Amino acid sequence: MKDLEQLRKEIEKIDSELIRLMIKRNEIAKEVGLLKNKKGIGLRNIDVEKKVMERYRRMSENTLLPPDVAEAICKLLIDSSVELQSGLLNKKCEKKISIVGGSGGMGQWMKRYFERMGAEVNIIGRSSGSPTDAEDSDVVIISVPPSAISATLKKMVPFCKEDALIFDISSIKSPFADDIKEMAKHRKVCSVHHMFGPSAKTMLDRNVVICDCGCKEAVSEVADLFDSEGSNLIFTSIERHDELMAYVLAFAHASNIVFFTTLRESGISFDELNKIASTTFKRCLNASVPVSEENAPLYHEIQRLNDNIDDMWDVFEKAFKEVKKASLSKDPDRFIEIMESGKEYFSDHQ
Ligand SMILES: O=C(O)C(=O)C[C@]1(C(=O)O)C=C[C@@H](O)C=C1
Repeated sequence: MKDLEQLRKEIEKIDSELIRLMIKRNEIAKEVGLLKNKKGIGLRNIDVEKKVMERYRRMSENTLLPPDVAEAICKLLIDSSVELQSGLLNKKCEKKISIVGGSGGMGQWMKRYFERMGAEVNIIGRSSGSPTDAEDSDVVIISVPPSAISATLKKMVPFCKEDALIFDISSIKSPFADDIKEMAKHRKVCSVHHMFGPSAKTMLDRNVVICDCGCKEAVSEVADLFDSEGSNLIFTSIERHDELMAYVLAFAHASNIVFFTTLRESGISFDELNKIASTTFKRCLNASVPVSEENAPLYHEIQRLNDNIDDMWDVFEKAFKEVKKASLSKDPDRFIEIMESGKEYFSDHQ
C-alpha cells in the first residue's frame, strides 16, 4: 500500500494537470470568442451550454465523482470562458465623456467601462474640475447622491453642448423625476440605473435599467452605450422604476437590516449563533453581512426618498403579521398554504 506522502504527490500531479487543461480550455474559449466577434455571433449559446453540462453529467455517472459536482465544475468553467469572451467584446465609443461626481465607486466604474471602449473620460468632482469642463463633452453622466441630482442637473445643463446626451445613474428617481421629465422636453436627457456595484468586472449578465423621461433619442443613445459585454438592458418609465425599486432595493435592504437587528437584539452573541449555523442561516448571512457593510447614508436615501415606500411598508407589515399568526397557530393549514403560494410565486425561477 502507498503511503500518505506518495498519495498526496499523486493528487498534486493530477491537480497540476487539471489546471493545465483548464487554462487550455480558456485559451480555446478565447479563440471561440474572437471568432464570434468576427462573425457577429452573440456571446452565449444556452443550447451548447446545456449539451456541455449533460456531457459532464454523463461522463461522471456511476463513478466516484457525483454528477452534481461535475455539473457545478462545468458551470464554473463555462462562466469563466463567458467572462473571458465578454472582455473581448471591445465595442468602440470614441466620445468625450464627463462624469460629474465621478470620484465615487460607481463613477470610477463608469470611467473604466468607457475607457475600455476608447472614450476620453474626465471627472468633475468636488475637488477636481469645474462645470465648464463639460462644455465639449458628448455625454455627461451625473453620479451624485439621489438627493443632489436635481440641483446638479440644473447646475450642469447650461454648460452642456446643445446635443449632449445627459443622464444620471441614481438608484432612486422620485426626488428628481418631475425635474428630469421637464428637462427632457428640451434636452437629450434620460435616466439610468445599473443594478450592480463597483466590484463588477464586466457587464456580463448585469442588468442596466434605462428610464424613458420623454426623450426617445436619449433612450436609444444610452441603450447603445450600455449594450455591450453581454449586458441585459431593461426599459421602463421613471415612475415604474421606483415602484419596482421599493421591493428590489428598499425591501431587500430593509429585510436584511431587520435580520441582523433581530439577531443583535436577541442578546445572543453572533459567535455563538454562527458556530451552529444551518444552511439557511448561512444563506441569510451571505445576504445580510454585505448589507451591514454598505454605504449607510445612501441606503437611508433609498428608503426615505422613494415615493412608493409607504405602500411597501404596508405590504411588509401585513405579510409579517400573517406569517406570525400562521406560525403560532396550532392548525398548520394556513402556514402550509403560505409556503405553497411562495413556491408557486417563484415557480419560474431557475
Ligand atoms: O461553444 C461556445 O460557443 C463557447 O463559447 C464555449 C462555451 C463553453 O465554455 O463551453 C462558452 C460559452 C457558450 O455559451 C457555450 C459554450
